[in-house]
Amino acid sequence: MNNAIEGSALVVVRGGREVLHGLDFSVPAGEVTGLLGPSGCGKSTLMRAIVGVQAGVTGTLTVFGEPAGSASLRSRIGYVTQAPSVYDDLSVTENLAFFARVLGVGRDEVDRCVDAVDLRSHADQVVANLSGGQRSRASLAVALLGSPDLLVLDEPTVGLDPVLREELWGMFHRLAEAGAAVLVSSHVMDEAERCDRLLLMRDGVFLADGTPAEIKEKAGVDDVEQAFLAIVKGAA
Ligand SMILES: Nc1ncnc2c1ncn2[C@@H]1O[C@H](COP(=O)(O)OP(=O)(O)OP(=O)(O)O)[C@@H](O)[C@H]1O
Repeated sequence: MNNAIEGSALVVVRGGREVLHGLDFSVPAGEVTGLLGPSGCGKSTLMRAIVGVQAGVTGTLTVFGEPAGSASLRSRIGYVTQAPSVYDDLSVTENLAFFARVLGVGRDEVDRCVDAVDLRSHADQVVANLSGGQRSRASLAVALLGSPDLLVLDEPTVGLDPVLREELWGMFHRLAEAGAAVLVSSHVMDEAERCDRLLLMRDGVFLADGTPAEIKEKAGVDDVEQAFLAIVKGAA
């Protein structure tokens, strides 16, 4: 399998405390990988390490064979944090045009990304006047500029209605089918079934790694939330 991300013995210390405890894992290209686990387990910290903005990282972490954070990776990674990362006083189109210039991608990308997140009817509205979900989608559109090879999306569907969530998951799969590696975090286990592969995390370690079907079968249950609970109990 063609891995986009490989980590081994990955440790992260934040504020003097070890929050990721020696992770060994990989994230393949061409699939949607779900990073699932309860609030505070370390999902955002791992994503920050992958995109190269986290201090206190030891062990090995490579993205497309380069050390995470390498300058050569910048244009290949789209990253969406939990906080919207667009300017409130610019319209959706103006935000995208600005980031397109920063990234050096063509103006035609602006229209493509506005359409990809279904914000065409709000394209000329300033971001301050958008709903929370629309603002999240504007941030997502920025991450899609230039069709990155790796998308790292930190809880991208929080606060979105079911129809939009469905549409966004459809888009994640289309991007993966086109060859991108898509890493999506969530603390909501009902998103698990939408992923090709799962990394289940708790307290800075991985409890399980595999397809939703494999994880359920191994735990002997028929939903991922039950599997998570069974694995936690088994490990206790
Ligand atoms: N700036 C910081 N300094 C010290 N510790 C931090 C810092 N940010 C987060 N932590 C700690 O690191 C651990 C992992 O946090 P992280 O944000 O990665 O979790 P998460 O799984 O993404 O949670 P959520 O789903 O709530 O976003 C938590 O115990 C948190 O308290």
